[in-house]
Amino acid sequence: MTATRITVSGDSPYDVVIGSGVQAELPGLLRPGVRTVAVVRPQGLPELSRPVLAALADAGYEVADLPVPDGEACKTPEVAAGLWSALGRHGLTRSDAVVGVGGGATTDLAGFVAGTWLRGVQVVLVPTTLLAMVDAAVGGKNGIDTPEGKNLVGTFLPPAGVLCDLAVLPGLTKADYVAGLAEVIKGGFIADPRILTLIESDPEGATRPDGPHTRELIERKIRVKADVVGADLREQGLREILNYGHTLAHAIERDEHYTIRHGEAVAIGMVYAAELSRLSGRADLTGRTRAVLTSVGLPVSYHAAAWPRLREHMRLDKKNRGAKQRFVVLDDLARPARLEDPAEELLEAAYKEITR
Ligand SMILES: NC(=O)c1ccc[n+]([C@@H]2O[C@H](COP(=O)([O-])OP(=O)(O)OC[C@H]3O[C@@H](n4cnc5c(N)ncnc54)[C@H](O)[C@@H]3O)[C@@H](O)[C@H]2O)c1
Ligand SMILES: O=C(O)C(=O)C[C@@H](O)[C@H](O)[C@H](O)COP(=O)(O)O
Ligand SMILES: [Zn+2]
Repeated sequence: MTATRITVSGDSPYDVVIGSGVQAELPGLLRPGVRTVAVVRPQGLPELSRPVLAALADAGYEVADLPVPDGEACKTPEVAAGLWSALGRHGLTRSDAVVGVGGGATTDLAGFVAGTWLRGVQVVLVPTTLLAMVDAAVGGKNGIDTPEGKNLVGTFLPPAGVLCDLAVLPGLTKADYVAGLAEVIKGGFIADPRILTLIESDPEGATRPDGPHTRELIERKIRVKADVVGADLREQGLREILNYGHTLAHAIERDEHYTIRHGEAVAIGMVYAAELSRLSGRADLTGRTRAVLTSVGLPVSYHAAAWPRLREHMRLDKKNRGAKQRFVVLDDLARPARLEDPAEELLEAAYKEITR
C-alpha cells in the first residue's frame, strides 16, 4: 500500500507520512541546511533506531546516537539535562536537527529538548507505538514530568515532519498496542464517530496491527488530531478537546508513579468524563464508552480509596484557571463542551460511578 501524507496546517505546516517500510522518507522530512542530527531513542530497543541511524548516515549527515531510558522514565529533568549536555558536546547548532524515535514518552522528550536547546531547533519525530503515531508525535506538544505532576514542563514546537512506519507495530506487546487504542477511541467520541463504529464492528480485529480496519483507524485519528492542532496549536480553546479523559488520567498516572500505561489511564479517565457529562445533564454516553473500551480490553474503573489523592492531583491540571477546575465533557457524540468549576459533590458522585 502506498504512503499517505497528512498535512498539518498552521504557521509551520508539516507532513505526517504513514506507510509500511517508509524509513527512506526520513531525510526528506528534514529542512535544508542540516549538518548534524541528534537521534534520541530508547536504549532498550536498538533494532528500532538502527534503520533510522543508517538512513541518516547514508544521506550524509553527522549522526549523534543518544540513547535514553525506556518509556516514561525518560521524561525527567535529569534525562533532559543529560541530552542538553550531549547536544553541546556534539556542537548542535540552530541549523541542525533532533530526531526522536520511539513511543510517546521518547517523542515527548525529544520534542522538549529540541524546543529548549538554543531556544528551539527543528525536530522530526519517528513514532514507533500506535499511541505515538495517532497522538503524541502529531501536534507539537511536548514535555517532561516533575515530582508535582505529569507534563507540567514543556513547549509547543511543531515538528518539521512525522514518519509513521506501520511495519514496527507488530513488535509491540498486546498491552502496549491496546493502550494506543484508547487515544483512537477518544478521537471517535470527540470528533469522528466512524472510528467507534469500525471498532464496534470488529473489536478483536481492532486490537491487531494487521486488523481489517487498522490503517483506516490510524489515519482517521491522525486526521482528527491534525485538524484540531492545525487550528489551535497553543491550546487557546479548541485544542482542549484532545484532553478529553485526561484530567483524571494524569492524576491516576501520578498516583501510580507512572507504572500504568498512559492509554489505560485515559480509558478510565474517559469513563469518568462520560459520567461527568451524564450527571451534569449532558449526553449519556456512559454505556457506549464502557462497552467499546471493555471490548478491546481497556480498563474502565479505579480504586475507591484513591479519590482524595486524585482530587488533589487534578488541581494542577493545565486546563484549570485559578481555583476553577475545568473538564472536557460531551454534549453529544462529537460535540465536546466544557464543564467549568463543577461542584465537589458532582466530581465525587461521578467518581463513585467508576470505582471498583
Ligand atoms: N505530546 C502529546 O500530544 C502526547 C499525546 C499522547 C500521549 N503523550 C505521551 O506519550 C506517552 C505514552 O506513549 P506510549 O504509549 O507510546 O508509551 P511509551 O513511550 O512509554 O512506549 C511504551 C513501550 O513500548 C516500547 N516500544 C516503543 N516502540 C516499540 C515497538 N515498535 N516495538 C516494541 N516496543 C516498543 C517503549 O520502549 C515502551 O517500553 C506518555 O508520556 C504521554 O503523556 C503525549
Ligand atoms: O495534544 C493534545 O493537546 C492532547 O491533549 C493530547 C493528549 O492525548 C496528550 O496526552 C497530551 O500530552 C496531554 O497534554 P497535557 O497538556 O494535558 O499535558
Ligand atoms: Zn493522551
